[in-house]
Amino acid sequence: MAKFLGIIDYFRNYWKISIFSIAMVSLFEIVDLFVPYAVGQILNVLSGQAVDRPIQAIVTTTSQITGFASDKTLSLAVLLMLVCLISVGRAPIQPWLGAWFQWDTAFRARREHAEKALEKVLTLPLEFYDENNPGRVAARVAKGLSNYTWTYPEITGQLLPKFFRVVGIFAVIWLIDWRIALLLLISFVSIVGFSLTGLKRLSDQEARLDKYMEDTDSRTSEIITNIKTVKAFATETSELKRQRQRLDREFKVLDYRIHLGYVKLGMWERLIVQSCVFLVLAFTVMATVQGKISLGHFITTLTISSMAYAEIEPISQLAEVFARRYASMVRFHEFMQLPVGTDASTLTQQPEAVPTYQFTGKVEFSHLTFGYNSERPVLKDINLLIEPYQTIALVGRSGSGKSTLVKLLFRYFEPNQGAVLMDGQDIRRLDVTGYRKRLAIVHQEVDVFNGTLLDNLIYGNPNASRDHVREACRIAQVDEFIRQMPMGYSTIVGERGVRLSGGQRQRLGIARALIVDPDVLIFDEATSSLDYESERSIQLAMRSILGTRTLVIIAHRLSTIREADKIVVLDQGSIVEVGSHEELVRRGGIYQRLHSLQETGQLLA
Ligand SMILES: Nc1ncnc2c1ncn2[C@@H]1O[C@H](COP(=O)(O)OP(=O)(O)OP(=O)(O)O)[C@@H](O)[C@H]1O
Repeated sequence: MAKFLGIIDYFRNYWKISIFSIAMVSLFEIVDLFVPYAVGQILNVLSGQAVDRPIQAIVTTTSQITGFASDKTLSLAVLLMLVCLISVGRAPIQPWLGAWFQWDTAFRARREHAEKALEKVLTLPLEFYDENNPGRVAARVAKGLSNYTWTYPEITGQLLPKFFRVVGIFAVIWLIDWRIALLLLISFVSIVGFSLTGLKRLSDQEARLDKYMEDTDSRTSEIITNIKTVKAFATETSELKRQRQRLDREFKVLDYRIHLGYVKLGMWERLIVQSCVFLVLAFTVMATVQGKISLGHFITTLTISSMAYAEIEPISQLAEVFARRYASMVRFHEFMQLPVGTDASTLTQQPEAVPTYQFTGKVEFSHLTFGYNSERPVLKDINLLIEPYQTIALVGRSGSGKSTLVKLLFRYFEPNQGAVLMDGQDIRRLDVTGYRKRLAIVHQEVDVFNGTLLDNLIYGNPNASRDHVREACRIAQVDEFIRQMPMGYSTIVGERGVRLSGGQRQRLGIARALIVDPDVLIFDEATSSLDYESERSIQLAMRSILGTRTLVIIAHRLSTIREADKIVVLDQGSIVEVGSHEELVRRGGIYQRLHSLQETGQLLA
């Protein structure tokens, strides 16, 4: 029930218009029942039987107003006028009530929730993306949104009004003969109960199918993202085989459980409906023969009860479609309920409310302990002071915790113990958006967005002046390859920067970080894709920024960090050595061993 309410909550902002449109469409569906009723009355007039009292009252009033005699002709004229008014008069209004409001609401809700889903994507903590790949997340959001959009008009414009129409039919028959109405009611309750039980079972299978489909989509998306690796390792056949197994698994659930289930459900529903139609026919004939109901009522009862049974099929089809989509709507709802990260306020606050900080760049890690899983600390009691404008290098074996330290500096994660201080203030007390705007990082893999080179360069600072951009490009040696590009700064780089080489992407990343003019600049293996010559020339150029801001450099190639003021060696999450290059080489510890290995290619004991 909570899940169902969660789904309804999607349309919370539109409840007034929803109730209005459902009520109006239902009213029209009920008013429509007057036509078979009037036909029955016409038959009574033609066969010389009396018409019902309300109709007779209308005929008498018409006679008084117009002066025509209250006879057979006037009765027929009045009945025909009423039929015309209801069937022709409502024709131009119905599409507006039946279609416009339903789709308008569905599209408005889609716009609202597509935006909210994007907000969610932007504010979920990084851990979420460690466990869920882009294909899985995108598929869940897209499927959920489209299912809500298609389902709403079907439920509010068709399923509910049809349900109310059946209630109206029941009321009309009750007025004619309560026993027939009771028979109708019992048959309806049994059919609906039977269908709902079947649909519940099938909806569980749908949820299973959705999960399987997400797994398949997620792997397909991974294959596309990693297509170069797939081709390089010639694993196309094994990827295809694995996906084929997944598709087979999906097919079995889809065909043998779900589809077969719906067919069986439909078979039983039809059998029950036809038996009920027959019973109502038999009852009505008996009632007419016994003189309990008139010939007109006999026709009316048969016509509208068959109308009621005729509604069963579309109602069950709509319920079936709803059941098919229910699971993905629930999954979308669950996605929207996921807890957001600490930086969620970024989207809710007004740009002018974001404080503008200016730091000297004094960074302190104080008794910092952290683990992705709190039982297994990745960083243990880290104490490190980085003075303003200092350049410090973090080195250590792979997995020693260097990148994690930087993630904590960016406040992607909260420490389990201790704190990160910027200019003496705990960063948890600072506004996370304003704080992050004063940092910049260049990763080993530089993310590039589809667009021009310039768009990518000014991504973090769209208001940067031309001169500022040029200067950053000069330092990062981007200007060198921009000159060779056909359209210069306006060259389109392609999705994920596929039209750039690895080294060019890294240089772009360095320039992009410099354009932000940060107080603390972090290089996470930022020159690893560069050839020795490019790396060396960037190092020379970068000398111009040494001492202008705090620099944190994570490097495996120790040759790149000799000039750092301080080299910090991490091992298994702890700081084991701190000093300048010469000091650490002299000390003969881990750094000395790593250094010798790189210089001579030999591992010291
Ligand atoms: N998102 C994560 N979830 C769980 N564990 C993680 C996550 N990221 C890193 N780790 C683990 O934390 C430890 C430190 O990883 P980290 O990336 O900080 O090391 P590193 O020194 O930067 O390594 P490298 O030099 O190879 O980049 C490793 O054992 C790693 O497996």
